[in-house]
Formats: sequence, structure tokens, C-alpha cells
Amino acid sequence: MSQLEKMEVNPDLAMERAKCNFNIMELTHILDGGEENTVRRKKIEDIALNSGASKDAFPEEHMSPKEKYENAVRKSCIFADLVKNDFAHLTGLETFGINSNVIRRTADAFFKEVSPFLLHMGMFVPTIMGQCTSDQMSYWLPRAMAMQIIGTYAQTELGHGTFIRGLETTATYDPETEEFVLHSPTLSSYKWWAGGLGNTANYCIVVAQLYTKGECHGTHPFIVQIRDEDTHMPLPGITVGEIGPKMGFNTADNGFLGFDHYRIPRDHMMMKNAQVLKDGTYVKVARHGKLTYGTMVFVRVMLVSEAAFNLAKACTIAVRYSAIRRQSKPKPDEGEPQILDYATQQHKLFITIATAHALQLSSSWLWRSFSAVLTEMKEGNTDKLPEFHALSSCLKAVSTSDAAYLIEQCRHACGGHGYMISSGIPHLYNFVSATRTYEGDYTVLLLQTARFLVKAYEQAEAKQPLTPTVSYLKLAFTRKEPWDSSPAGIVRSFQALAAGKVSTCVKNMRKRMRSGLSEVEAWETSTIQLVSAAEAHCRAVISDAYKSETERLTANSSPNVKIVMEQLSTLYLYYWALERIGDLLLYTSISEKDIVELQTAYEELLQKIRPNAVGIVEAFDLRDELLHSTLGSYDGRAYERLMDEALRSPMNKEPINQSYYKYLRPMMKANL
Ligand SMILES: CCCCCCCC/C=C\CCCCCCCCCCCC(=O)SCCNC(=O)CCNC(=O)[C@H](O)C(C)(C)COP(=O)(O)OP(=O)(O)OC[C@H]1O[C@@H](n2cnc3c(N)ncnc32)[C@H](O)[C@@H]1OP(=O)(O)O
Ligand SMILES: Cc1cc2nc3c(=O)[nH]c(=O)nc-3n(C[C@H](O)[C@H](O)[C@H](O)COP(=O)(O)OP(=O)(O)OC[C@H]3O[C@@H](n4cnc5c(N)ncnc54)[C@H](O)[C@@H]3O)c2cc1C
Repeated sequence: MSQLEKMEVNPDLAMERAKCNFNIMELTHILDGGEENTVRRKKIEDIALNSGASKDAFPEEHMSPKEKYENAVRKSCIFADLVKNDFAHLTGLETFGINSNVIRRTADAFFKEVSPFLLHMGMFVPTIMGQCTSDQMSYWLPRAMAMQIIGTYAQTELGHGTFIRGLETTATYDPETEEFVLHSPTLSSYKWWAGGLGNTANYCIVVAQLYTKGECHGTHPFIVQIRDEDTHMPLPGITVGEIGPKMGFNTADNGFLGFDHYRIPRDHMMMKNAQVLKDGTYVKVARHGKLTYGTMVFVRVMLVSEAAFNLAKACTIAVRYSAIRRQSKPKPDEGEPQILDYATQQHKLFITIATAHALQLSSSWLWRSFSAVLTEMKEGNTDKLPEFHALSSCLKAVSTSDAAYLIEQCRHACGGHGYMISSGIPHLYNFVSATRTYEGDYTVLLLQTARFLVKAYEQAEAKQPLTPTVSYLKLAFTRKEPWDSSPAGIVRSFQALAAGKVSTCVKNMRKRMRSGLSEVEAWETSTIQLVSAAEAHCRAVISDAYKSETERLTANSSPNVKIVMEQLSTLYLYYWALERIGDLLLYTSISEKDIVELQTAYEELLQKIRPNAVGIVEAFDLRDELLHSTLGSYDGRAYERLMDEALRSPMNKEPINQSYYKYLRPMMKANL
């Protein structure tokens, strides 16, 4: 038995648990969306994690890139089998993986980085569901679900990721053979980045410019076989490989792909939204031109829950560690305090917890809106798509950006030990910082939201009706918002601030156009302010959703759980009001006295949250297997775990490394 298995819980952590004054499990149920969800999640975690299949005999950090990948494939196959045979019925979905936070969450115990199947589950299958006709779906979906084929999503090229209309891969229809000919005309047209493409996938969705009868109809998705189903050899006309080491995602075999006049059958074009008939006639089916971008919108919604989940992991690690770490001696007569007692540490960490709640609740709210929009779209009504695109774009941008910033803050909060891979935080940061870029870069997505806001502002100006998430824009045409420090008052101030910023942008653009700039130039020169306005809009949306979801979810909860949730949602509002003081001074009547009072109220709130901090993070109910952390484990034995990990390092397997004889000894002897 290792020394660790004999260890008891760290006494500081035991003391924190003893003083928690609310029912932790009740909060867990709320965060899980109900007690029955918690029960089902725990069952799934027990099946998957108690088997020990998620564990590595040898630490992954010490494997070569190739070994890491092979180990991730091995575990992906075990995990896929578990999902299919042991708990697919418990997720309530015939399909596995899709929209299932539980499966997503459980998978993290198996992969410190990511599974090479992530894109299969996260984009290949959803694109089949969203872009195929029912005939196509009944052919492809069962094969993909049963993992008879493994797919990925190859849209981005070396030369273009953001600007989809600029993609260069061509799919030219040949009516003679009823085939599309896929071709990569330039180096910059090579597909680049798709997860699982390097070595794992034998199929992929390729987004290419469709040509038929000599005319280009823009980008469309195609299902393309790239490797032999038996030998796995790349097929003739296909050049495929892996793109090399990255900051994170190193077990995802992100790949490149080129086509040399490669032929696929006509019906491998995904034909739900547009079709090419046998004779080459192009038929547009969808009522909205951007429905082929549907998978990206779906994944953007998913990424808001991803941000919340990874933030929950980071703050669980950092808060537990801050409870067991003692440092400095501010009072000479007393011992060293737990670092969690420092106000500055609370300032770093409690906003992280509050943001995890804010994003999780906003994400549930966003999923509900998404389901409603999907239902309407199935009935042929796409009226809500522009608003939903604007909403999902800004929420994806702001949630992933906030999560990356706050995970880094958690690393700072763990001092030097947070820099260790074994703390778990570097992996979280590397993963989440990529989510700020992929599926639409932060700035680019906020500018999409800004386009919608500017149009909505013009509607407000013309006294036309506004859609719900922007109805506050009418505040831009009223007097300065009076400052009110209640939660509802702060949400209103954030709305007034966003409305004021949108109004300033529009006025600046108009002024620039009057001075001779074209509309495009006026937009371009205003983009810094437009990004800021879209961020302010998103902050107002999150604050509003967080506040109202907290009220809804605590309507019948026990008093102490209600207090804890309200404290956190108020903390979120105070924190962002203090961060945006300059803007509030411009767009509300906030005074110097109000600001001083707000700062005091914020600091008092940190103290109120402090006694329950460990209990609050433990309500995320993250098992040690999911955290992969020496610093954040349930027993709080961080030092023993750090030492245990150090001793597992291959660098400590021999008392003298051979480089001593080869290099160090000759050098030192020569210098005698
Ligand atoms: C068994 C083991 C398995 C273990 C696994 C565990 C289980 C896994 C389960 C689930 C996991 C879930 C997690 C998922 C993670 C997935 C990982 C993903 C990895 C990364 C993948 C990628 O990155 S794929 C590539 C994504 N690329 C992008 O996002 C590109 C961004 N660019 C764009 O979106 C667009 O080009 C643009 C928005 C920037 C502009 O588009 P375009 O130039 O075409 O349009 P216009 O500027 O002309 O605009 C015209 C008009 O249309 C509006 N519009 C644009 N986009 C949309 C849209 N999507 N919807 C609606 N409307 C849109 C635009 O605003 C304009 O409107 P106007 O009214 O004219 O203003
Ligand atoms: C880990 C990871 C996994 C990925 N997986 C996949 C995958 O599976 N499949 C796939 O198809 N793709 C994938 N991608 C690609 C990803 O979707 C793109 O990298 C992303 O959309 C950003 O596009 P880009 O690289 O072209 O960035 P660029 O657009 O070149 O961005 C560079 C900079 O230019 C700025 N910029 C660009 N356009 C504008 C503009 N109009 N206005 C203002 N600023 C602008 C951006 O804000 C950014 O600061 C992945 C990427 C990563 C990092």
C-alpha cells in the first residue's frame, strides 16, 4: 500500500468541512438540474471510474507524444465500450455523447488532455444529425453511433479559419459519373487542425466550395472517406497527416488533409439544406442561408458549459489547496494563517466560483433557448436565428475568455505548485485557452454580436419592436440610468451601459461616414468600441440570466442554500460593477460615495462567503479521478501527493543519469 492510501484527511480541510453551514448535496442537486440527475450521474461515474479503467499505470506526462496518443486511443475504445454497453441507457439518450454533460464529464477521468474521438462525438455526429436528409441520416448515423466508422470535421484550412467564404477546397460536380471531385488547388487550401484527422479518423466532413454547371454556390459540407475501412491506409488521392505538438490537445491528433482530384459519390454531399440533382442542377432547400453553419452554433452553445465545468475544476483545486496551505505570519503571536484567509486570495478565488455558477446557469438557460429555436426551425421558422446566433456567439466568446483568465488566476492562487503539471491547472488552462480561439475566435464572434446590436439599435431608434435579449436598448434613448446598488439595479445599470456603448458606436460610425468614410471603413475603424459594446451586452445578459436563474432555482430551497447562491450571484454583480467603474461613471449616475460603498460591500461579501468556500466548491461534486490534481484532492494531502508524483518521475529511476558520464564529468574534469 502506498503511503498515500494510509493518509487521513488533512485537518485544515476537515475543519473547513465541519464549519460549512449549508447542505452541500442540496446545492449539488441544483447545479445538476435536479436530484434525479445527480443520482444518475453518480451511477454513471461509479460504473466508469470504479472499474479503474481510467487509470494509467505510467504517468501520462512522462510518455512520448506517440505513446500519449496511443494510450488515449486505447482508453477511448474502453470508454466508448462502456458508454455503449454499460451506461447509454442511463443517459436517457439512445445516442451517446451528444448534449450529454454527464458523459462529457465522466470522459475527463480518462483523458488529462482530450480523446481523439472528441471531434467524432462533438462535431461529426452532430453534423450528420443537422445537415443530412433523413435518408442520408439513416445510413450514416447508425454507423457513426456504433463506432463502425470514426469521423471528424475538416473545415479550417492553412490559409483560412475565420473567413469561411474564403475557403479554397473545391467540390466540382461531374454529371457524367454523378460524382463530386474534391481538390486542393494550393498549399493554403490544405485542411488543417481537424481533431482526430491525423491518425484516427477514416471519414470526415469536409467543407468545400461547391461548383456545378460552371457556377460556384459557396461552401457546403460533404462526407468523405479518407482511409480504407479495413487496412486504414489513406485512399489514393488523399494526403493526410498530423500537424505536430501544440500547447494542449496533444492527444487529439489534429491533422492536415489534401485532395488530388478525389472523387466521392453525389449523395455524399450533405443535402438537408441544399442539393445537387443528378443533372447538376443546384437546389437551395433551407430558408436561411446560414443553416449550414448549424454545427458551429451547436458547439458554441456546448462550449459555454465546457467553460463552466473547467472553471469548476480549477476553483475546486485552488480553494482546497488554499485551505491547506499556510504561509506568512501577519500576527506575530499567532501561527501562519491558511492562505484562504487573505482577502486578496478570496478576491482571486470567489469570483472564479461565482463565474462557474454564472456560466453553468447561463448555459442551462441558453440550452433551453436553443431547444426552442430548433423546434421553430424544424417547423420552417428561422426568424429567431439571427438573435440566437448573436447570443451564442457572445456567450461562447465571453465564457471561454473569462474561464481562461480565471483558470490562470487559480494557478496564481496556488503559487509555485500551481505551475506543476500534476496540479491539474496547466492542462485546464491549455484546454480552455484553445476554446477561446476555435469554433470562432473571440474578437470575430463579438463582432458578429455587434452587427446584430447595431441593427437592433436602429430598430429601437425607429421605435420598432425589439427581440427579448436586446429590448433594453431602448434605455439608450432615456435619461442617464440612476444608480441603484440592489442586484436588480446593477443588472439594469449593466444594460444601460451596454445600450450607451452601442449608441456611442453608432454615433461614431455615422460621424465617420459624414466625414467621408465608406460604411465598411466606418465599421472597421469602430471595431475596438464595437467589441467592447458586444462584451458589455454579453455581461448584461449573463448577469440577468444568473440573477433570475438563481431566484428561480432557490425559490423552494433551504434558507442557507439560498443565501449561499445569492451571495455568489451578488458577488458576480459587485465584481463586474467594480471592474467597469469607468463605464458606469459614463452611463449611469453612480457617484464617488456609491463606489466607496460598493467596494466595502464587495469586501464584506468575501468575508461572508469565506466560511463556506470549501463546501461551495465541493458541491460541484468532482471526484479525484476527474480533477487529476495533486493539490486539489479530497484528502488535501497535497505535499504527500507532490512528493509521490516526483518519485514516479523516470528522472528519479537511476541515481546517476548517463549524461553525467557523457557530458558533465568530462566537462568538469577538463575544467579542473
Ligand atoms: C468515446 C470517447 C469520446 C470521448 C468524448 C467525450 C464526449 C464528447 C461529447 C461532447 C463534447 C462536446 C464538446 C465539443 C467540443 C468540440 C471540439 C471542437 C474543436 C474545434 C472545432 C472547430 O474549430 S471547427 C471550425 C470552426 N470555425 C469557425 O467557427 C469559423 C468562424 N467563422 C464564422 O463562423 C463565420 O465565417 C463568420 C461568423 C465569421 C462570418 O461568416 P460569413 O463571412 O460567411 O458571413 P457574413 O459575414 O457574410 O455574414 C452574413 C450574415 O450571416 C450571419 N451569420 C454568420 N454566421 C451565422 C450563423 N452561424 N448563424 C446565423 N447567422 C450567421 C452574419 O451575422 C451576417 O448577418 P447579417 O444580418 O448580414 O449581418
Ligand atoms: C485546438 C484547436 C482545435 C481545432 N480543431 C478544429 C477542427 O476540428 N476542425 C476545424 O475545421 N478547425 C479546427 N480548429 C481551427 C479553428 O476553428 C480556427 O483556428 C479558428 O476558427 C480561428 O481561425 P483562424 O485560425 O483562421 O484565425 P485568424 O482568423 O487568422 O485569427 C488571427 C487573428 O486575426 C483576427 N481576425 C481575423 N479576422 C478578423 C476580422 N474580420 N476582424 C477582426 N479581427 C480578425 C482574430 O481576432 C485573431 O486575433 C481548431 C483550432 C484549435 C486551436
